[in-house]
Amino acid sequence: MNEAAMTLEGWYALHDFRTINWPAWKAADEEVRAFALDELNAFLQEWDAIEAAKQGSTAVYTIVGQKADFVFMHLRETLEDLNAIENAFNKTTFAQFTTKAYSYVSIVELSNYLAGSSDEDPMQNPHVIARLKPALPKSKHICFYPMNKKRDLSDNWYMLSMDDRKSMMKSHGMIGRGYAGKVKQIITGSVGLDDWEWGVTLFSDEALQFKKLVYEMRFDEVSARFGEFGPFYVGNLLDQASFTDLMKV
Ligand code: VOV
Repeated sequence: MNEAAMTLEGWYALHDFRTINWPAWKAADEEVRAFALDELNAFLQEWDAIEAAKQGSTAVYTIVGQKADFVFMHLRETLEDLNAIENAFNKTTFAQFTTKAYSYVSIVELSNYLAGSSDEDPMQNPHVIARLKPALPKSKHICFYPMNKKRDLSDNWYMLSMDDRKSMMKSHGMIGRGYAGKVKQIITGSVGLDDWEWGVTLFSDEALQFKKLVYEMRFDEVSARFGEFGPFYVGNLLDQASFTDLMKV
């Protein structure tokens, strides 16, 4: 019997990781660099305006370590919107000084594991809509990683009964609740969209809380038995001023 959890979907998500070509940037004429930064700032302003109009949301962070130098995380209504943003950005002079490091395509997802029984249409509930189409937090730090739930013969998440999955997700949710006010999670589903099953994006003003939360969850059955994890990306908030500062040669 098909016991797929019911999912609700909101905005599509694109995590666009880039590396800065520092030798090319430093070798460029000052006017070219100034023009490129103006273009970047124009995009940042445009994305702010889209967020203010509640038509999407964008978060911009540096990435610490060598996997990338920064990430644009965009949430938009359609895949076409996301495609248009990346193509418009790729055509800028600023983008000529970056290389693509990694990307992830997914969609904001909520499941019904912990939902109570009610006849209400969740898509009419403003709290649900606010979670499906969120303004991304502008916390000091971001942590992103993709993950799967195991499909091994002995440990296959997709062959468990709904009741078993519900009880494990309850325990997962309880651990998460212990981080209320410290870590905000945005879970994006990516089955059929990208190489892993979910993108996990965490936001916090204290980077250490990422370690505390992820470590604690490792002892919880749903992560301990079924979690498979991709690469972790962690970084610091960027705005127009700090991005301009970062690009100073
Ligand atoms: C800030 C902490 C936090 C909190 C409060 C929280 C709560 C919840 C709830 C209540 C629910 C279920 C209902 C829904 O909302 O969909 C989920 C769902 C999910 N989670 Fe979660 N999660 C957190 C945090 C959190 C983390 C850190 C991870 C990564 C796991 C780890 O080991 O590294 C994670 C993963 C997920 C996933 C992949 C799903 C979807 C699973 C599926 O099979 O569908 N999550 N999560």
